[in-house]
This record gives sequence, structure tokens and C-alpha cells, in this order.
Amino acid sequence: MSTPTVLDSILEGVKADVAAREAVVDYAAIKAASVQAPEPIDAMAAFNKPGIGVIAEVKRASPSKGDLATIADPAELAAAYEAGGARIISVLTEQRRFRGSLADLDSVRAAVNIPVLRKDFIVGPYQIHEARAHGADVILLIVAALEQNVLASLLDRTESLGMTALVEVHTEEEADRALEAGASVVGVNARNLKTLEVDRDSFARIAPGLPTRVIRVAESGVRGTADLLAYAGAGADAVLVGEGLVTSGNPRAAVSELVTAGTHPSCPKPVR
Ligand SMILES: O=P(O)(O)OC[C@@H](O)[C@@H](O)c1c[nH]c2ccccc12
Repeated sequence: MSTPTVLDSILEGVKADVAAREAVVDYAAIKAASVQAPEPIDAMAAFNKPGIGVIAEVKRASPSKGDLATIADPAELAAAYEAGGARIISVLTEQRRFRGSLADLDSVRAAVNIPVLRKDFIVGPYQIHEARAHGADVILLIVAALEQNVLASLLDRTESLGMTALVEVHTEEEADRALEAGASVVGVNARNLKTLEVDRDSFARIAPGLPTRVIRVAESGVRGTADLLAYAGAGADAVLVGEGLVTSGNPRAAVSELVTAGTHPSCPKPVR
């Protein structure tokens, strides 16, 4: 057997944490809660607005950098992102490496009126019902973490609950798998989750091969407007930004600067 990757070790912790939560709230209960939750917000409408969308992330820590910022109040941060013009708020809920939680998701959901993305390492249907029960409108599905049949069934379940899946890839092969599973929104993560290395060119390599009906999201490594414009030039509909915003000191202004650049007439337009 090959040595475990960072992703393998994260997934192992996530599976243990899911099992612990399921011992408290069982599958039938979380499923019931997910269908009783208030209706999801239509994230496809948010993705389809003109200009480059900014998905702003509530991110406390990362495996590569450790603690990024002290986020005393995730609701306040999310409200600042919304006021700055973010189109969607992403909330990291993985606890061991990213120091996130479902409590953070709850706080953010209560604070904003735009779609909320639950960002975690989804391994099975329990977490999808859980995301919906906690008010998520969008969830992340990471192709590298899932067998093809599981990916396809989790995507179906997400959509049958009225949510949108952001299907994350890092290679052309993974992009093919995302399309094969029926993804409508594909995110190219510049960071390889197996090695944690960042390759900002991965988006430009992969995005042109996606059919025009697919929404393209560039994830990770956006430090400012120059990176946003580069991703826009390579065909991005939206960028997902975490570290650059939580470390900015003024999240509302930082989002607003990106949104302004992404809606300026000189900004390259999405391909559709
Ligand atoms: O902090 P950054 O470099 O702006 O990246 C944000 C986001 O792309 C990153 O948090 C991310 C993308 N895909 C993930 C999957 C799991 C955990 C985290 C991620």
C-alpha cells in the first residue's frame, strides 16, 4: 500500500467525527430534519448573475498554514462579506484541520440572506442531510475523495434536496469524472489536497475543456484583484476566497474590491 496522503488522513478523521455525531442524532432523525428545514435558496441563480462571483469563505485554519485568523464571530464576518457584495458564503465545517463546526454554519446561516455553502469532506449521505438540516444551500463534493458511483449518488441526493453541488477537481481526469457524474458546477482547486501544493495554472488547464453549460469556479490562492482577473481571463464564473479575506483586516472592503474588479467592464467575461 502507498503512504497515506494528507487527504487520506483528513478523511479518516472526518469519518470518525461523522460516526460520533450519528451516534447522537441518527440517520432517520437527520433525514427528517433535512426535509423539515426552510427551503434552500437557489444558488444557480446566484452563480448566473453577471460579473465574476465572489464566494467568500469563513476559514479559521488550514492544514498548510495552521491558524489563519481569530474569528470571534463568524456571523459578523459573514455579514461583512455579504455587505461587501459576496454572492455566496462558504463555511468550513471540518473540525480537526480547519477548526470549523456546524455551529459556525448555524451562525452564518442566521446572519445572511444569500446562499451558504457547507465546505467539508463529504463522505456519505449523512453529511448531506446534515448540511441541509443546518440551512446549507450548496455543498462541496470532492472528486478525489469519492468513488465514482458514490459521487454520482451524492450529487443526486444533493439535488433532490434542492441544493446545488460544487464538484471539486484538481486534474483533467477528475474533471471528466465530475462531468460523468452530472455536475453543473465544477470547482478547480488550485491546491492539490494530496500534497497541499498550490498550482494556480490548474484552472487555466482544465476550465477550457468543460462544456459551456457548466459553471466554472476557481478555488484557492486568490490574494487580490490580479488573481481574480487572471482567473476571469481563463474563463472563471466565480472565485472562492478564504485566506486572503480572513487575513485582510477589513473583510467587507476586501470582498468589495474583488467584486468591483469582477464586475468592471474591462473584466473578461465568463464563456457563456
Ligand atoms: O484560502 P484560499 O487559498 O483562498 O482557499 C479557499 C478555498 O478554495 C479552500 O479553503 C478550499 C478549496 N477546496 C477545499 C476543500 C477542502 C477544504 C478547503 C478547501
